[in-house]
Formats: sequence, C-alpha cells, structure tokens
Amino acid sequence: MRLVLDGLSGARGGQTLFSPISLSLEAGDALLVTGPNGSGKSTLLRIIAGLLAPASGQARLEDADNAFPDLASACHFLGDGNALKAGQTVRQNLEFWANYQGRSGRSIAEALDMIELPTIADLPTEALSKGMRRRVAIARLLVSDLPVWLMDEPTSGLDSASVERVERLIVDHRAKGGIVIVASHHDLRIEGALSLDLYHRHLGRTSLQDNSA
Ligand SMILES: Nc1ncnc2c1ncn2[C@@H]1O[C@H](COP(=O)(O)OP(=O)(O)OP(=O)(O)O)[C@@H](O)[C@H]1O
Repeated sequence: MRLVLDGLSGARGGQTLFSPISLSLEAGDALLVTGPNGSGKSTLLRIIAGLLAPASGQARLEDADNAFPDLASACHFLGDGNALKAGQTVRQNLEFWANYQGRSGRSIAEALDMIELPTIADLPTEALSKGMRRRVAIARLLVSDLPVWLMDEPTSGLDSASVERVERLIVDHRAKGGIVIVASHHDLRIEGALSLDLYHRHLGRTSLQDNSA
C-alpha cells in the first residue's frame, strides 16, 4: 500500500494556501505536517480525506487491499472536533463509529483500556473533561480497522501521559503497516517520519531519536 500526493495543492475561498506537494508514503510510514496557524494543515488533511476538493493534483492510494476502492474509504479522519454526540454515552458513540466505518477493530472495552479510561463506557460524553473527550475521539480510530490515520492536532488538550500514549498508538499502527499523517504544533515524537513544513515548504525526515527535521 502506498499513499501518493501528486502535485496536490489547496485553496480556500479562492486563495491558494499551499502550492503543489508531491510525495509518497509507504505502508508503515508517517508524515508530520507543521506550519503556523492558517498555513493550511487542516485543509491538507481534509483534502486527503476526500472532504474537500484539491485546487490541483490528487491524493490516491496505490497497491491497496481490494477492500479499499479509493483513498477516502481507507481513511480515519480525526479532525479538530471530536465528532462525539452529546446526550449519548461513550459506548453508544463508539458503537456508532464502529458500525459506520465497518471493518471491525478492537472491542469498545479494549479501546477504552488502550486510552486508559476503562470505566467510562456508560457515561454521557458531556460528563467527560475536554482531555477525556479527546481520548475517546482517539478510541474511535481503534474500534474499526482502517489503514490510514489522518490526525489533526490529536494531542490538543491532552496531559503528558496521554500524549505518550498517542505516540505509542501511532508506533503500533505503523508497525501493523498503517500510514499516519499528523498535523500538529506540538512536539510529537514520531520517529523516522517525513516532515513537511507547509509554510517554509521544507520536506525532511525526523531522526530516530527526535523530531528535528
Ligand atoms: N470554510 C472556510 N472557508 C473559507 N476559508 C477557510 C475555511 N476554513 C478555513 N479557511 C481558511 O483557510 C486557511 C487555512 O486554514 P486551515 O484550517 O487549513 O489552517 P491550519 O494550518 O490548519 O491552521 P491552525 O494551525 O490554526 O489549525 C485560513 O486562512 C482559514 O481562514
């Protein structure tokens, strides 16, 4: 499996945000997208997820399992919102996402163990703290098994132990052959990832010890 950005550029409201990007990510690869507010990180992720049209070029999946006829069908999109319905419990929200995405992954109990919130399944989402809601949103990625994770500021509002947990989940997903694209202002440790600074247009690779491009 390979995710290819082929001359992909993005615009909002008729204004070009970033000029064409060409790169490819193999199974197990990761891309860390950085840049100041408004540089187009979320826009890039939304284009890859198929939620916005590119201004030029395309994002595509190559040599993928037949189960994924196009890139969008292979993507989990964790946006800056959590996509959890108020008035429903954590379990109901995760059941919804598991059914909606199909491709069964971890059980809800396993997913909640993995985010170290094993006892909250029957709480309404509005009873959770901001960081807990973000962790449940991350559990959405665990209850159905899709190969491409698109994560927009995944660690926003998380304590340091939770940030490390997200880093470990990313390591595990890559080890299974998944591809991860993360947009972040924070110093996430994603070893050996491609790094793309959208503002300075620098493409590099993080080292095996730290995130410096
Ligand atoms: N729905 C929209 N309609 C028009 N312009 C938009 C829309 N959404 C975002 N934009 C504009 O597109 C630009 C890029 O926004 P985007 O959210 O992709 O940036 P970002 O790099 O993710 O920013 P941040 O770091 O603040 O999350 C901004 O100038 C923003 O005002």
